[in-house]
Amino acid sequence: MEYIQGLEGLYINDETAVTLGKFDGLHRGHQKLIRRTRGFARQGLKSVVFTLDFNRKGMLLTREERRAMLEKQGVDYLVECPFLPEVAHMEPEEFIRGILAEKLHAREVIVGADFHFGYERKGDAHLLMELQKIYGYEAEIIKKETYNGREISSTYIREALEKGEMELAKDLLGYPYFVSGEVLHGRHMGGRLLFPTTNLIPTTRKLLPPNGVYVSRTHLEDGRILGGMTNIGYKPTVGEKFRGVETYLYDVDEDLYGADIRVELLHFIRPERKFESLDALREQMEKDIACGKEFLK
Ligand SMILES: Cc1cc2nc3c(=O)[nH]c(=O)nc-3n(C[C@H](O)[C@H](O)[C@H](O)COP(=O)(O)O)c2cc1C
Ligand SMILES: Nc1ncnc2c1ncn2[C@@H]1O[C@H](COP(=O)(O)OP(=O)(O)O)[C@@H](O)[C@H]1O
Repeated sequence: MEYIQGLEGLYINDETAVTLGKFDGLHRGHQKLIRRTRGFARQGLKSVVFTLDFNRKGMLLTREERRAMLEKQGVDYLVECPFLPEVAHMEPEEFIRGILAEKLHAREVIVGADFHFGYERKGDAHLLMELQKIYGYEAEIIKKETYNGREISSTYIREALEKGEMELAKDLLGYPYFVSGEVLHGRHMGGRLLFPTTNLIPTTRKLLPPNGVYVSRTHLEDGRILGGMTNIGYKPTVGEKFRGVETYLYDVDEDLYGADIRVELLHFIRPERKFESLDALREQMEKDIACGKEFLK
C-alpha cells in the first residue's frame, strides 16, 4: 500500500476507484465501501481510500492502527487528508475536478449515502452523481449498514464503548475493539507483589471504554494469541498519573518489554476501584483472573 499524506504532492499515475470518507473505526459500513472499491481491480483500477481527518479526541483507531488494517485489506493507496481550511473551503466541484479527476484519475467513486464534502458541506452523493459524465467517473452510492434497526456509525460505536458494551462494539465494528502499542516498563510492582502485566500507554486521542477490568485477548508479533485480564485506568490503589492499559496474560512467563502487542477488549467485568491495601487488591485480582478464565472457556 502506498501512503500519501496531505494534498501536496498528491498524484496517482493510474486509473482508480476511490472511496471517500472519515473512516474512523473502519467499521462494517466502511468495510463494505472498501470491499466494493477493491472489487474494481478486476477492471484494472487501483483502489484508493481517501480519508478526511479531523484532529479530534475519541478516535476509534489511531492513524497507525488504521494504516495497518488497510494495508492488510489490500488497499493500493491510502490518502490521509487533514481537514485544513483550504480543504474545508474548497467548492465541491473544485474538489471533484481538481482532486478526484485530475490528481486521482478516478473512474469509480464510492461513497456512503450521507457523505458530505467541500465548502459548507455542500457536496454530497447527488452532486457526485450529477457531475459523473462531465468528469469521467461513475459514482456509486452505498446504502448504510444497520444493526438493531440503527445505521452503523462511529457515533453509535462511541456510545457503546462509553458504556463498556464491548460485545455491541464488536458487532458494529466487525472485529473486537482493541488497543495497540509497545509494552513499556511500569513500576515493577506487579511481578513482585501482585501479578506481572504488560503496560501500554495509548495516545490520549484514542477512545478508551470506562476505567475498569476487562476480559481480553492479546495478539503478539509472532502470531500467538493469549487470553488475559486487562485493567484500564489510573490504578488508584497505587496512584498513577497516566491512564494505562495493562494486561495479565494467562499461561505465559516471559519478557515482553518492547514488543508490539494488540489487546482486544472483549467483555467488561467491573469498574476500577481503590483498595485499602495491596493484599485486598491482590485478592480481588485473583477473583478477576478466575472469572476471566471462565469467560474465555
Ligand atoms: C485484572 C486486574 C485488575 C486490576 N484492578 C485494579 C483495581 O481495581 N484498582 C487498582 O488500583 N488497580 C488495579 N489493577 C492494577 C494494579 O494496581 C497493577 O497491576 C499494579 O499496581 C502493578 O503495577 P505495575 O505494572 O506498574 O507494576 C488491576 C490490574 C489487573 C491486571
Ligand atoms: N503472564 C504475564 N503477563 C504479563 N506480563 C508478563 C507475564 N509474565 C511475564 N511478563 C513480563 O513481565 C512484565 C511485567 O512485570 P511487572 O512486574 O508488572 O512490571 P511493570 O511494572 O513494568 O509492568 C511484562 O512487561 C512482561 O514482560
